[in-house]
Amino acid sequence: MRKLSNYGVEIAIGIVPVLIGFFIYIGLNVAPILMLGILGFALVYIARGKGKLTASSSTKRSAGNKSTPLLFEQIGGQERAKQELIESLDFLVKEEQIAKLGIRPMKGILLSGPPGTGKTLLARAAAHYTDSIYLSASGSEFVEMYVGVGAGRIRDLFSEARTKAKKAGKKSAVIFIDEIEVIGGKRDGGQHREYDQTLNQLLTEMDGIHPNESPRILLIAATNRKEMLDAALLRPGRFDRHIGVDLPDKKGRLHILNIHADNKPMDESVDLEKVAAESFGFSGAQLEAVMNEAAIYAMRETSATIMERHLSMAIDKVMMGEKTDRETTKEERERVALHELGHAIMAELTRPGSVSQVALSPRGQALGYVRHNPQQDRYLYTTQFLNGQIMIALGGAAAEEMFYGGRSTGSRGDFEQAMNIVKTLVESGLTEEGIVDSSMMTPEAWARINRTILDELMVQTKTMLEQRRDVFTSSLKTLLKEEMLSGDEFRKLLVAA
Ligand SMILES: Nc1ncnc2c1ncn2[C@@H]1O[C@H](COP(=O)(O)OP(=O)(O)OP(=O)(O)O)[C@@H](O)[C@H]1O
Ligand SMILES: [Zn+2]
Repeated sequence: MRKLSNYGVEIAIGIVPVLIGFFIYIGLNVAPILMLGILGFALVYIARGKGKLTASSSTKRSAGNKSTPLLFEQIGGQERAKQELIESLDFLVKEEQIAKLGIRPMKGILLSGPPGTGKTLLARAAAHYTDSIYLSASGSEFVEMYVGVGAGRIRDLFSEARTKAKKAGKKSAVIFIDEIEVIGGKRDGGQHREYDQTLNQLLTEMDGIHPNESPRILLIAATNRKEMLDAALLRPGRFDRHIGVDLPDKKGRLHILNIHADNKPMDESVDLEKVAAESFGFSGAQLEAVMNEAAIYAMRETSATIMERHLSMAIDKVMMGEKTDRETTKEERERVALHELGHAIMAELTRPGSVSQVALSPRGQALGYVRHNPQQDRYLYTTQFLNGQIMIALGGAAAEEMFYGGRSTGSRGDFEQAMNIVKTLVESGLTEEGIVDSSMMTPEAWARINRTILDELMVQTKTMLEQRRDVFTSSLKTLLKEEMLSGDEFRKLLVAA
């Protein structure tokens, strides 16, 4: 372990496995007695029915390093989100002015954005910035089999915040609720009664927050499914500040990489800017994982410093999963090779120069993959670009149809990806239907629109691939033998055919 930490690898000792081991041991030795005990306990539990439970049910609070103070400077990128959050918090501090102007005080801040983008970090920094105590919980902790328990836990959470802040002599408390959509999802006519009670309790607590009470409560919630939230939560006077927390752009990624490189022996030759360019689309959590994996690769090679190749292996691993040595048959390998070549050819045809590698080695869930050169960060997508992306995704299945007359389960992820792009097209009003309210669309309507668009692009994809049959034949041989084609090698074969 000391060796690991020299490389800056973070080590956590799992209390859970230790406990499990302990219980298995006990269970085997005193199983009969234990069974009786559990039975008795269960009877008492059932007899008490709903109502407040004891210590075991109290909401778990994050502990350990999660509760150490965190500064906004320690969060990479997210400049706009940080600024908006600080503005809101400053607002909180200027009590007098707010009272004078008769401004309705703010109660809740909603952070929304993809997983791992630093929403929790922002909430912790907010607590530190306002010199508040910090309590955190996750929406899923409030979901219980017994009616009323979730609501009780919400009540406990708020009263715990008040008592803890008083005890610590703080003027305010930040309550952070992650995955708020679990309790705050849209209410759909009595189906989820238990969730309803929990949500109602949360709304009641929010309505009970007063600007001049002491300690002051500030509620921060996070979600990556904002569209799922019940309107009651988003109403003025509830979560009325919405801050979007997006995936970091290149500058943000570099900042995050630098933060996580701080405690690691980086080789002088390493250019983190290049890593930032190659990790397009990565979240902060994934970038943190890249740095950690790179350190592990360095240790495996007993290298004193983390080198560029360790980082590039780490990017591959985080992007596509660990290399596996799954047994594959010759037929399977050939099929996968043709499938990947289908993707690669379409990629080169729609975005020349974009393929950086075609590989035939099992990795994570995939048996092969095409690696693309880093793209520029983009914020605007044209219809043409998105159609191209769909055709690249369809290229795998199209190739299988060409050579085998049918598809395989290997294209599942591809279709999912293609349908996600269709969704973007529809929501941006880029389809023939023009501007439609996609939130009102029935599953049947989605299926129809997916079929129309994908069928049409599939035909185009197949036509384009048919014209390059020769490329398949010439590349297949090398790919099966070498298991790898570099982007340049592949382009040579493409031009030659
Ligand atoms: N902007 C960032 N700067 C530095 N590190 C980051 C950043 N974003 C994420 N991380 C790293 O990823 C980890 C997870 O981030 P965090 O828990 O804040 O994400 P989240 O948005 O709350 O995710 P989720 O929605 O999954 O709860 C952090 O502990 C940190 O190591
Ligand atoms: Zn595929």
